[in-house]
Amino acid sequence: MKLNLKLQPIDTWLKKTSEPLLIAGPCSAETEDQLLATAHLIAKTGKASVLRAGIWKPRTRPGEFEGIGSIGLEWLKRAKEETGLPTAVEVATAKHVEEALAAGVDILWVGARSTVNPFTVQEIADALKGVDVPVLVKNPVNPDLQLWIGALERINNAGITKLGAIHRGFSSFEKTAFRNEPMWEIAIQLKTLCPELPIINDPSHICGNRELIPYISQKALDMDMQGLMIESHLDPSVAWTDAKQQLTPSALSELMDHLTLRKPEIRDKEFTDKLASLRENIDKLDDQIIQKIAERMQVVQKIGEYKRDNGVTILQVNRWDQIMHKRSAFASALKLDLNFTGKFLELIHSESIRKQTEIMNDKPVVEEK
Ligand SMILES: O=C(O)C(=O)C[C@]1(C(=O)O)C=C[C@@H](O)C=C1
Repeated sequence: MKLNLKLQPIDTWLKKTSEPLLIAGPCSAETEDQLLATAHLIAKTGKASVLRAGIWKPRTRPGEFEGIGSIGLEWLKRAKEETGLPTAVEVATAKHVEEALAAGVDILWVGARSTVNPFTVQEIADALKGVDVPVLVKNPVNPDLQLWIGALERINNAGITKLGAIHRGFSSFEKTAFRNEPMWEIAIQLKTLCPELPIINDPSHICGNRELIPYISQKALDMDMQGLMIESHLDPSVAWTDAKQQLTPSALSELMDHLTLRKPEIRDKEFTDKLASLRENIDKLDDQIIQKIAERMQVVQKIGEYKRDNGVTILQVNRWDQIMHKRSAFASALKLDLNFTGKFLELIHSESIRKQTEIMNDKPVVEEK
């Protein structure tokens, strides 16, 4: 399945002043002075192509700072006049769209908390009908590719062809090093379904702290993302929102200097020949892996039938524990990553269980994720 979106290439609607594309600015517009000073410092780096600022902020709990509101749009207008940087804001209602457009905002984005709600996305899409403005759609808070696609389709169906996605990571119950798990595979799936759709990475929201931003920014570029959206504040220590994840404009500039830009492909014959020969090896090895997995599943089938005929349970926890330990030690000796090996073995075990459940029930099982 391919995703059919009517799109205009990003370089026709977003002028890049520097590589890679950078959208930068404070998490929230707080005061006119804060916004203007930050905008000037960002413009001075010469590395940002767009100035972002949150005007309306969706907060988890009431009583937190919910954004400065419409007055901030005036400040943003002034920042644009003074720095020449086009501007971008998040919109979550039809009223936000109308006000942002009336104030001459150049790019709108739909936030993660809006993307989860088709009613909200449709309201935004309806407000955009007949308007020619670029729109970026953040991934939904939860790891649901269909919701992300649905939001992109709704905006696209409203006639918006200057369209892009923003990968800001996904909320997870497990506490990890990241504020929002990157789950790159979801962004990769979107890219696979629609290679023409630009995806901009948002390291600030993925990381939730300054320290990890360089790592995620570099990884995003290596995942062939089309740009970065990074929060920057003239003095993050006093920021009203997301203080821990904002960078000063000079730290942002330094970060950009240290990123390595790589190309998705090169046309050099020697390089392509060598790559093709290495890929031939991969093709052969992948076939062998699949062949071996199929053989293993045939044995699993036999064991399943044997256990069924003798009234023995599918799960054999001691045997499984033994397999995990032995295989992990073997894999580790071969320098394979333990985390990867564990996930791979668990995947195989759950397939064995699925297969044997089918055998015990004598019919296909209900598909579980
Ligand atoms: O050894 C068994 O009893 C099996 O059914 C095989 C197998 C496996 O895939 O290795 C599958 C399920 C059990 O929990 C343990 C091991």
